[in-house]
Amino acid sequence: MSAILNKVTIIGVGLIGGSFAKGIKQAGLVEEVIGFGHNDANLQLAVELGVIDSFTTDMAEAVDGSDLVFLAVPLGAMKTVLAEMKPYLSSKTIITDGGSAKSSVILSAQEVFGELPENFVPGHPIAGKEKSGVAAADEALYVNHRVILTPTEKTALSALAVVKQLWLALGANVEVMNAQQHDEIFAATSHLPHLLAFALVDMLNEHEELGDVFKYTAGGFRDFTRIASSDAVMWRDIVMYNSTAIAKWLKYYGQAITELTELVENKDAQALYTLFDEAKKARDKHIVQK
Ligand SMILES: NC(=O)C1=CN([C@@H]2O[C@H](COP(=O)(O)OP(=O)(O)OC[C@H]3O[C@@H](n4cnc5c(N)ncnc54)[C@H](O)[C@@H]3O)[C@@H](O)[C@H]2O)C=CC1
Ligand SMILES: O=C(O)C(=O)Cc1ccc(O)cc1
Repeated sequence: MSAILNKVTIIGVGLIGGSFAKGIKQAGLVEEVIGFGHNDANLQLAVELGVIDSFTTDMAEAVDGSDLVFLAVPLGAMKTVLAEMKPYLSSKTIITDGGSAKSSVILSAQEVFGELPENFVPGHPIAGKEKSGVAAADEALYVNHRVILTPTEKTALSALAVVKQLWLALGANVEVMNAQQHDEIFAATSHLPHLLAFALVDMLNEHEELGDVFKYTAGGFRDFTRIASSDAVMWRDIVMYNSTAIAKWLKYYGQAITELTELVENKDAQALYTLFDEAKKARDKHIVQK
């Protein structure tokens, strides 16, 4: 594929930014990928792993002449980096991101720039893993995964088209929706299960009477709790920036647990069977085995 962009800047060269960078570099979509961060050793490793071509800790150098800036920092750092780059950004530079919640990033952009930039294309790849950091970056991370773009009413169609083209070239399936709908859906399908996994591991860990309980876990526990090994900063920030929707779905889940507890205490075999069977049928129908 021939290059469609000259310079792409990655702000936050970890799993998500690193995988995006490596993918677009290997696909030949860009002449030069520069990484920005605060940790020289991490950025040097990114160069050695072929994730980026070069790095800088100077924001002016990072965004100067850049065609596209990809923000891949924890949600709590999005506003800071937007404010840091603002003085050096050209109005032509496309700004996009990979944050797990979208309304908060849009609000940050609005606050930093005064009005939403035309070249701002908020996004979220629905692909990742419990490992963070550039060492886990993988150019194939996004293949056959969905990427949700949540353009604002100000987003230019031309900017949306460029961002879409990059994700498609990385093998992703791109879908467009509004940010509020995005945040509601992913509170239910992603944020809630991560919190449940953290809570389960934490609860068992604190019940000392169970002794060395993790020694006695089987595959089911492993499957259910893999995501409890995810990064604490990232997940703290997701909760901080999508708390309303997450709290709502946690409460629904709490009600479901209360109802289930009653069925268990009452040994209601018929109701338990129906609940398990309906869940199994729904999962078997909708979740394709990999
Ligand atoms: N890990 C996952 O599975 C997924 C994560 N996301 C989102 O992608 C974003 C990045 O997540 P990961 O790549 O997993 O995290 P990561 O921890 O692997 O990478 C984040 C990078 O940002 C850097 N960073 C933090 N604050 C910074 C600042 N103020 N300025 C410059 N660099 C800074 C860190 O040093 C690190 O290199 C988050 O917003 C997360 O919600 C989205 C989809 C999946
Ligand atoms: O590890 C997993 O299976 C995930 O679900 C990764 C993930 C984490 C956060 C996102 O916003 C999207 C994907």
